[in-house]
Amino acid sequence: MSLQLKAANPNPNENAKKGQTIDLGNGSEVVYVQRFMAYDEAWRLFDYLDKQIPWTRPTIRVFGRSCVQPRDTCYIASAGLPELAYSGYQPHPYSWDDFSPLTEILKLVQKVLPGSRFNSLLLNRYKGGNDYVGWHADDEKLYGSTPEIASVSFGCDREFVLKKKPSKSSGGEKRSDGEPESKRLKKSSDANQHSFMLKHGSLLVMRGYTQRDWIHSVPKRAKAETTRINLTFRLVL
Ligand SMILES: O=C(O)CCC(=O)C(=O)O
Ligand SMILES: [Fe+2]
Repeated sequence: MSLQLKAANPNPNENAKKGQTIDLGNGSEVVYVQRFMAYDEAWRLFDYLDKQIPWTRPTIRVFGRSCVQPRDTCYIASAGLPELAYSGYQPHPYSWDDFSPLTEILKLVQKVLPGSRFNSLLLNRYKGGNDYVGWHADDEKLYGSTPEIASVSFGCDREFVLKKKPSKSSGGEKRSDGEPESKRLKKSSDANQHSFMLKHGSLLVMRGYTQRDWIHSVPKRAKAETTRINLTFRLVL
């Protein structure tokens, strides 16, 4: 965890409910609300999602190779939106109307983020620690240049890692003359990587230029034995 994060609010209880904002710099920002949803309510929703969502595990293409996506997925979108495609896969868009609890969750997200709008939802189910999502940015054109993505997590706690993309201009990090290399590396890794343990019932929001300048992943974790379900709300323009 970064120093900024610890310093954001001296009262951890207040942080858990109201959320903490992490300024990633250059117009990128992340907000984490650990207790976004009541614990029991979140378990009720987990059971619903686990049983009622038409999960699939599609074949996708990564670096020209076909492979089975290492997690289950489902896509919900409002009618009439341009179709989403990623890794050579075009998910069938299900309707919000058939899954009313999803609309309830969306309403709660919009209550916490007044002024934000979302019209599509990508669901992921990780059936244990071998399931994961590799490094990527959600920078598809249909989301525009500064997408806001609201991510709600249920079930098993999993680590979510954000890593700065290497800067295009000067072949990497800025020089810091006169400092020992060990210190320099430490400093750059603190600022260029942030990790969050995404808790059951939590909300994580990525906004600004986060998708342009950063990549994120949920790595494999041998110790994560149980299922995690994650919902990412997005706005297709
Ligand atoms: O499961 C998560 O927390 C992240 C999922 C994700 O990055 C995505 O669906 O694009
Ligand atoms: Fe993502």
